[in-house]
Amino acid sequence: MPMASSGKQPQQTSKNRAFSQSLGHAWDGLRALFHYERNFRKHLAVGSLAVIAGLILRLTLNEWLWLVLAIFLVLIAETLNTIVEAVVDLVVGQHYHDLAKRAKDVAAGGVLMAAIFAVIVGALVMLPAFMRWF
Ligand SMILES: Nc1ncnc2c1ncn2[C@@H]1O[C@H](COP(=O)(O)OP(=O)(O)OP(=O)(O)O)[C@@H](O)[C@H]1O
Repeated sequence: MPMASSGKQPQQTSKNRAFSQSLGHAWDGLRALFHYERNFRKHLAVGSLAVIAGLILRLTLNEWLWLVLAIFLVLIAETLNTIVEAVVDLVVGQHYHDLAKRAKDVAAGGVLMAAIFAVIVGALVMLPAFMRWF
C-alpha cells in the first residue's frame, strides 16, 4: 500500500545537522507508521492489551522482559515491512514485478514470524501468571 507524503513539511534532502533534527524525523516516522499503517495500529493495540494483562497478573521482571521483547519485535518487523512496501512502490509503482512480489511477501513473512514468536511468548508468560492467581 503506497504511503502518501504530507507535502506540508520543508523538502529536506540534506543530512541532519543536529541530534534534535534527527529525533524530529524519527518522530515523524513513528507518526507516519501510526497514521498510515492499519496493521501497525492493530499490533500496537494487541501489545497494549498484553501490557494491561501483565499489570493485572503482576508479571515478574523476567516475564516482563520476554513480553516487551515480543511486543517490540512485532512492531519493528511491521516497521521493516512498511519500509519494504514504500521502497518497492517507489521503484516499480503500479507495475507487476516478480521481485517486487518476493520482496513484499518476504517482508510480510518476517512480520508473521515475529507474530508467532509473540503468541508463543504470550502463552508461556501469561498462562503460568494466570495459574498463580489460584
Ligand atoms: N508491484 C507489485 N508486483 C508484484 N506483486 C505485488 C506488487 N505490489 C504488491 N504485490 C503483491 O500484493 C501483496 C499486497 O501488496 P500491498 O502493497 O497492498 O501490501 P499490503 O496489503 O498493503 O500489505 P500490508 O497489509 O502489510 O500493509 C504483496 O504481498 C505482493 O504479494
